[in-house]
Amino acid sequence: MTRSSLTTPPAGAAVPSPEAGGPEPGTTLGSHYSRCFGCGTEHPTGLHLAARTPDGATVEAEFTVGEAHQGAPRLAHGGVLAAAMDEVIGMSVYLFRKPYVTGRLETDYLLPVPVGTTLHLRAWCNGIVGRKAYLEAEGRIGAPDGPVAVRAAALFIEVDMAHFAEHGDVAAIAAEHHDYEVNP
Ligand SMILES: CCCCCCCCCCCCCC(=O)SCCNC(=O)CCNC(=O)[C@H](O)C(C)(C)COP(=O)(O)OP(=O)(O)OC[C@H]1O[C@@H](n2cnc3c(N)ncnc32)[C@H](O)[C@@H]1OP(=O)(O)O
Repeated sequence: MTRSSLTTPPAGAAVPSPEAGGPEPGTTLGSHYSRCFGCGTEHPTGLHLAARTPDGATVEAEFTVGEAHQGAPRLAHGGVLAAAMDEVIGMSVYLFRKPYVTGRLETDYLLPVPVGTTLHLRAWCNGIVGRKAYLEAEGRIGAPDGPVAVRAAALFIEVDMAHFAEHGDVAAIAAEHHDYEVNP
């Protein structure tokens, strides 16, 4: 992954242990909001990521590129692929039961991704220092061990619930079903 210093964890950055109160290995992670472009089941043209954590520390999901996701004819739009990376990374930091938002997202596009391709996504955390979480993701074509089409590195910043209340509609999120609480 080509990345800047801004998304590279400093020496000694610790990765929280899966035993620190997150979901159990094997848990399916529900959508955080039904109209989310990344994971919302009610979004008509969204990515519809249905994620799970195999080990309590990483997140896996699949995304099948559809007609609504094109840039060049029959090829996925790069911004849509970045959105898939953002979402699966967002879900992986969600494992730590604190709200985070994307501060910076860096993306490498290695292969074109045709419409109809299923991308196998995986995201994980490389370390957390204070409010900063350093995360990474990859998207592989056709199978979990298929060729890597997209890689991303990200810096997510921990926020409090006031962030969503002040700038968005926290009640709309809170009103929906969650498989586990963000801030128990
Ligand atoms: C009810 C349920 C709710 C839960 C919902 C879950 C939603 C899941 C959604 C999943 C969907 C997918 C996810 C999405 O799509 S999230 C949506 C996309 N992201 C956003 O909308 C975020 C917009 N930005 C902000 O709100 C603020 O800028 C934030 C909150 C990020 C920071 O402003 P704040 O005033 O709070 O903090 P600070 O400015 O003192 O910065 C703190 C530290 O961070 C460093 N820094 C900051 N930015 C950058 C940067 N770009 N590069 C490098 N470094 C950066 C900064 O230098 C400082 O470092 P240091 O000086 O301490 O060393």
